[in-house]
This record gives sequence, structure tokens and C-alpha cells, in this order.
Amino acid sequence: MIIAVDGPAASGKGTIARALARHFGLPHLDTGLLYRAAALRLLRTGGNPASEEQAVAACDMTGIDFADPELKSEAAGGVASRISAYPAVRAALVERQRRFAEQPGGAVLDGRDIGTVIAPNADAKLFVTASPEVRARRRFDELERLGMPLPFADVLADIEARDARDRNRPTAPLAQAEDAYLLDTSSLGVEGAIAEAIAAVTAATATAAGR
Ligand SMILES: Nc1ncnc2c1ncn2[C@@H]1O[C@H](COP(=O)(O)OP(=O)(O)OP(=O)(O)O)[C@@H](O)[C@H]1O
Ligand SMILES: Nc1ccn([C@@H]2O[C@H](COP(=O)(O)O)[C@@H](O)[C@H]2O)c(=O)n1
Repeated sequence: MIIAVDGPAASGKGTIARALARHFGLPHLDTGLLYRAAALRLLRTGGNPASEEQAVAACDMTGIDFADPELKSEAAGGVASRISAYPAVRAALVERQRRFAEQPGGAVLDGRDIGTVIAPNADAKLFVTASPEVRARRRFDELERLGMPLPFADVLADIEARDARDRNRPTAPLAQAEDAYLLDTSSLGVEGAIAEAIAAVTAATATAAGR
């Protein structure tokens, strides 16, 4: 079973994807980490995010520590959102994601284009969202917990800028797949959001099995 979870920044899609993976006993890939890893490599090597060629070179994932807390920084997220608009960057990372999705037994992947580009034939698709203010509050709290605090106004402005870039890029923009279940977590806590996600995936797979 392949489960695709998409949505904008800090909507809670990673939290939901991890919970779905635990519940259904599937491996999970946070695809945003791939773009963040490329961005961090570019930043650390003094590369220029305005250069598509340099951004593609940074997509070599050899030796990347996916547990590096710097991957979660706003700096890495901001550059990731810029370089993810380059078609050649997306092309460099697509095969790794498709291989993960198509492994025997299935997988859960979360990102921006999983249900539309990476795994359009996924068995269940969720589009997780929340208002920009709610998402900014969650990110603000998360950055404080991680010891990387920023003013709330800066976090909200960053969320809005990232939404605009992710939704408006010509290649693989952030969009709800036609057959995705819309899960608005604005007024849901973590447990409520996870319960609704499990119910939606169970319903989607039961419907597919009955066809
Ligand atoms: N329903 C919820 N209610 C309150 N807090 C939540 C909820 N879902 C997630 N969070 C918290 O919000 C923060 C962002 O969640 P998460 O990392 O799951 O979002 P995301 O969409 O995967 O973010 P991104 O893709 O931008 O990294 C985390 O600190 C998480 O614990
Ligand atoms: N499938 C994806 C996943 C991520 N991106 C871009 O990476 C940025 C960081 O992602 P997070 O999920 O960790 O916030 C994000 O803003 C996207 O621009 C993507 O394009 N496709």
C-alpha cells in the first residue's frame, strides 16, 4: 500500500505521515528532507542558490546525516523552497523517491507533489492543510523547542513566502490531487488529526478493495 501525504509547510503532514507509517506498519520518507539536505550542502559549501547548476550538484546525497538538526532550520527550509523550483533539482531527486514508494509492501511519503507526481497511483492520498497563522504558530513553537527561535512575524512571513513559491512554480507545484482527501488541521490537535487521517486512509483502501 502506498500512502501519499501532501500539504504546505508546518501543516502537520510529517506528524500524520509518521503516525500512518506506525499504524499500517510501513516505512516512511519525509521528502522535504531531501530538498533541505541539498539546500544545507549548498549553504555549507558557499554555493549560490541562484545557480541551478550548483543546486543540482548539491543534490548528491552521499554522506548526508538526515538527523542533523540544522536541516530543520529556517535557513535550510528557505533555500530548499527556492532550489526546489528548479526542474533539474526535482529531476535529480525524483528517482530516489519513486524507488522508495515502489518498494515491496509499500510506503508512506510526505511532501508537496507525492500524490500528483511521485506516486500518482497511490492507494490513499491526503492533502493536509491549516491556516497560515496556525502553521506559523506551530513552526514558531517548534523553532523555540529546537533552540533556533525567531520572531513570530518573521516565521509567518516565511510561511507565506514559501506557500507562494511552492504553489506557483511551474514544475510540480504544491496542489491537492483530485482524488486526495482534504484534512484541515487548523482546529485539530495532533491526536484528532491522526485519527481522521487513519479513518480516511482506511476508507480509501476499503473503497479501492471493493471496486
Ligand atoms: N494537529 C496539530 N496540532 C498542533 N500541533 C501540531 C499538529 N500537527 C503538527 N503539529 C506540530 O507542528 C509542527 C510542524 O508539524 P510537522 O513537522 O508535522 O509539519 P510538516 O507539515 O511536516 O512541516 P514541514 O513539511 O514544513 O517540515 C511540529 O512541531 C508538530 O509537533
Ligand atoms: N516533495 C517535496 C518536498 C519538499 N519540497 C520543497 O522543500 C521545502 C522544504 O520542505 P519541508 O516539507 O521540509 O518544509 C518546501 O518548502 C518545498 O519547497 C518540494 O518542493 N517537494
